[in-house]
Amino acid sequence: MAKVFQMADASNLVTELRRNFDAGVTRGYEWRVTQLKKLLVICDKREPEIVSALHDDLGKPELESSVYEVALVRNSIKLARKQLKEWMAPDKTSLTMFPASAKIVSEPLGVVLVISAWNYPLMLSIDPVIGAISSGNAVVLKPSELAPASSSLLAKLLEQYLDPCAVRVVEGAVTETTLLLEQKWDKIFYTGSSRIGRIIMTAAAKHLTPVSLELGGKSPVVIDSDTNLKAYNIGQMGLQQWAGVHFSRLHPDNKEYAPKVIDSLKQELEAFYGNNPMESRDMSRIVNLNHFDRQSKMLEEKEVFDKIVYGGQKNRDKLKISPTLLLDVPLDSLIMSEEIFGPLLPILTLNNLEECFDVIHSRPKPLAAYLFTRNNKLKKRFTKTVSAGGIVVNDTAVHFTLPTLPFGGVGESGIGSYHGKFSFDAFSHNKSVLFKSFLGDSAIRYPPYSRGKLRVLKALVNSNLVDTFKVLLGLS
Ligand SMILES: NC(=O)c1ccc[n+]([C@@H]2O[C@H](COP(=O)([O-])OP(=O)(O)OC[C@H]3O[C@@H](n4cnc5c(N)ncnc54)[C@H](O)[C@@H]3O)[C@@H](O)[C@H]2O)c1
Repeated sequence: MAKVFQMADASNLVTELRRNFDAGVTRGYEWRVTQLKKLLVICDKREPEIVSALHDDLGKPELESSVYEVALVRNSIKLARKQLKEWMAPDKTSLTMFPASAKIVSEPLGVVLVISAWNYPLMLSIDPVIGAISSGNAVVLKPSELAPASSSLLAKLLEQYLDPCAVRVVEGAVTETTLLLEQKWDKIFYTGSSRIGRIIMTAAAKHLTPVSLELGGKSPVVIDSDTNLKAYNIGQMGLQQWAGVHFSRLHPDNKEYAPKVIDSLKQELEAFYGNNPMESRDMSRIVNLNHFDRQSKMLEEKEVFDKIVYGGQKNRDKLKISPTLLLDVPLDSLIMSEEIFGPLLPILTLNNLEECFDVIHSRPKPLAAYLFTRNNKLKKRFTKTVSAGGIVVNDTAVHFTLPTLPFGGVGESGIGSYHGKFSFDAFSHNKSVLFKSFLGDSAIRYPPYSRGKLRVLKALVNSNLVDTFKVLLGLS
């Protein structure tokens, strides 16, 4: 029987990692690169096991696991390896302050905790770990217990390949996470729901620990009637991901447009999963009974059930819900007020853009907002008016794959961001360092103060910083 993880285990773990961090184990370039290389070996050599674990947990098709989990993680590791020297190099801001010089040094925060979610169990765990290692931290990963096969595989692989002095995995659920949260960390990086995000932030506040919170919520999609529906169909990543709330903006004179959007979505879903999506091997299942029942409840709600225009089949034993489209459900229904995180797509018919903005603004700021249109003015207005973690026009979710873009939420959808260099920054402190020689100093900045000193200093401060420094350093 596995040993029960207790308070002493959590405390000893952090003490041990802190000792190793303080001894400098993780700070050097070589250690960081070695760990990154080992992560790459995991991706290259153990992909079949990863794909199999993701299938056990979520019924995830091989293509989705190989591309959206393993390949994306592999790219993140490669980028970090390639850029690491550059990221680590101090930013030498100014030599003009001779005989003082200054630079910004990126220093690791220390011992950090990464808590991840179940829907992309590999990527949401390893991507932040790449950032933590690249910045030279010791790290503990707590994967989601709702994806148990992936969690135990991550524990096994990280133990086998990475340096146990500084990289550890703790498996478990609320009890284990709560024990971990009692400890003093130098950063907590959390991916999950906004509800638990509040618990994480409260625990972090006790030690004044900084947090990154990658949270959820409802992400709106606005479909303008001036849209190439064919192109819209190509961008159905949103449907495949089963997340979000979708609004359509319909031209007032074109009431025909809603059925067109729905027909086009139906066609595309049938092309994806055939006539019997419940039997399709390309469709993941719902993660567990709780989530199945939660989504069933949304569908069965009064005034929602009869709004189903496509799909709606369910199989509780197999944890499958078929892709389901709903038209014009009430705004105060469960499906429109809670995060869905499943294959249900409510579509609202709205009369104009103002109404779209009103609905979006009446809700917490989303992780992402999407717009489908050919209209350039509308694109500009949307990107300017809508506050969201990220915006994609004429596609969904692809901003996640671009390491040059920070990925994260705003308001209730999250705090902080990551990916590429932003992951390195998320786990680093920008330390200002100023070196001064003993050459020269000016009595003007010291007491006893006088009107003369005040006049000169004011003039200098109002003029230019470099001259001010020169005077203060006794150089002019
Ligand atoms: N912003 C993003 O990048 C992103 C990505 C994926 C998922 N999400 C969000 O994550 C959520 C789905 O994932 P989930 O169901 O795993 O989220 P969750 O919040 O239930 O769980 C996430 C993690 O928190 C831990 N946890 C759960 N209850 C806890 C408690 N009481 N105290 C301490 N820790 C606790 C879990 O063990 C798990 O590791 C959705 O809201 C989704 O939008 C966000």
